[in-house]
Amino acid sequence: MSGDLSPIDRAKFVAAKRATDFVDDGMRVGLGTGSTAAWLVRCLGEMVRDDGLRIKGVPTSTRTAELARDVGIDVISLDEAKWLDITIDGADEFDGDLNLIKGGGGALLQEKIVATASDQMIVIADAAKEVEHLGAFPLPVEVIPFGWQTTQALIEETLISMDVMGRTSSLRMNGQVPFITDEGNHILDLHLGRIGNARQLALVLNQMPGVVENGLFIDVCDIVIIGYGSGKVEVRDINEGTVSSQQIDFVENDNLFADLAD
Ligand SMILES: O=C[C@H](O)[C@H](O)[C@H](O)COP(=O)(O)O
Repeated sequence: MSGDLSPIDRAKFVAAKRATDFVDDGMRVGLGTGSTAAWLVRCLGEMVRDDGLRIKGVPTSTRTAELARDVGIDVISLDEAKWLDITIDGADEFDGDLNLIKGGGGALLQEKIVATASDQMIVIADAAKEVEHLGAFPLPVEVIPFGWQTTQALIEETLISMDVMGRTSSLRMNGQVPFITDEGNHILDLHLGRIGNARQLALVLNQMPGVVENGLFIDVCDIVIIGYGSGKVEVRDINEGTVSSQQIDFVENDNLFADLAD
């Protein structure tokens, strides 16, 4: 069964599987969104069912909430949890300082709120997500639908004076209609190429009227767990650098792969 998975899915799976080592009984856990975070939710679901793990999960999107309930995780809202022990989520890019671009799936707003309300944030990612400079992945910016074209023009004008290569942006679409986030907003994807000063750009974007949040996560992530198609998985800590490297056995986890195929 595991042999049916692509190398990229194997990499995502091993990162997610390793991240479950950081989840203890009784924890309130922020559950990220996206294909890598979905692996985590499935792995945690298996631990809830088979090992009696008791956790409360706070999902970062309606998609994740549905999946978490499906696999048997006790789902609560952030307001019920108030504060979280840990959040585990995917990312579109991460750099050497563990700063991130997120929001490829449009869930950046809830993801940032949840991650920021956590003692610890762990990113799980395949090795292709690592970059020297953030920005090759288009930077998602969540904007209010009212006057979005004016907001877009303001953003593009501001980018001219910033340390970025590209200055164009596009409205994210869902087929023929604009993509709508869980909060009822639109997403503008900024095609920047390379962001020089990500910290400054994140602040400037959030000061603009019409902008709700941007996909730059600066000083939010504590640990990145990097998965490889070979089954190798590496844990990188913001303070200590690479702290462990190990191999995850695909055969042992065949039941999870079988779930995926169902
Ligand atoms: O809005 C989506 C999230 O930020 C995802 O965590 C991010 O796009 C990574 O997704 P994936 O794990 O599918 O590459």
